[in-house]
Amino acid sequence: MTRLSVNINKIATLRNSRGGDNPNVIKVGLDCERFGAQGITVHPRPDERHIRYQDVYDLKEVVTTEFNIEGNPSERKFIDLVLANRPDQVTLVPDALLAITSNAGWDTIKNRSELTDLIQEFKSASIRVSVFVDADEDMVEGAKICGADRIELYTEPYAAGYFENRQKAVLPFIKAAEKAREIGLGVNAGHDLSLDNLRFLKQSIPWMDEVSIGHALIADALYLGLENTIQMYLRELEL
Ligand SMILES: CC(=O)[C@@H](O)[C@H](O)COP(=O)(O)O
Ligand SMILES: NCC(=O)COP(=O)(O)O
Repeated sequence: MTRLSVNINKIATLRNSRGGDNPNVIKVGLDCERFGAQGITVHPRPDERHIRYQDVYDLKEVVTTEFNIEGNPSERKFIDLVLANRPDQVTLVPDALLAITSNAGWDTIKNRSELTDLIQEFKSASIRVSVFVDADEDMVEGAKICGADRIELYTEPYAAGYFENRQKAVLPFIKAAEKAREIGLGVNAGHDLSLDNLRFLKQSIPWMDEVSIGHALIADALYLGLENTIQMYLRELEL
């Protein structure tokens, strides 16, 4: 079974644009769960332009499905936030400060020493650790050497190549996911997944543990409604 974790960053972006509390991030998170989401993902950034640190504390109190906190552990305040909240999973993402969104996976070979220490620290607190990587078998092996439990495949290149040649676009992802399975790593995937490209990814890598989806799902919900949209994404994950 591949779980659907809904990334609610975009709800926070909308709320922050007016400075009030509409839409309410906590209510939307709970509604996502009520509508069938099997997890909630948040990706706080140091400038708190989307999810705020306080949102993470508030969500931790109420989320009953899998809680996944993503982010760059380069700042101690992110590490402390995760340790204070003890989510089910932390996903380490090497996002640059000024980047609009995440745009690459880790070089798990160059950053081996730093990642190994961090992963150890999170695992000592019983938090599962997933490492965001490009679809590159060497990076997958590197994640294993660092002690990760899972990888999250950065699927933007798959999504970008999907309409031109989906077989070609998915091939490196199948190879990376096969490598992960062979060496005992769980497989998550995320970034730019949508109702267009999700089913084919699932058919190509049926052993995926989890997909985290935000941007397209929230955009679809504007037209289709949140409950209906979540149900539609869940159906794409059924083989
Ligand atoms: C790791 C990843 O690909 C997502 O977390 C992405 O960064 C979504 O975050 P935003 O919606 O804030 O861009
Ligand atoms: N880890 C990926 C994620 O949480 C959502 O990415 P996107 O669907 O907003 O591109």
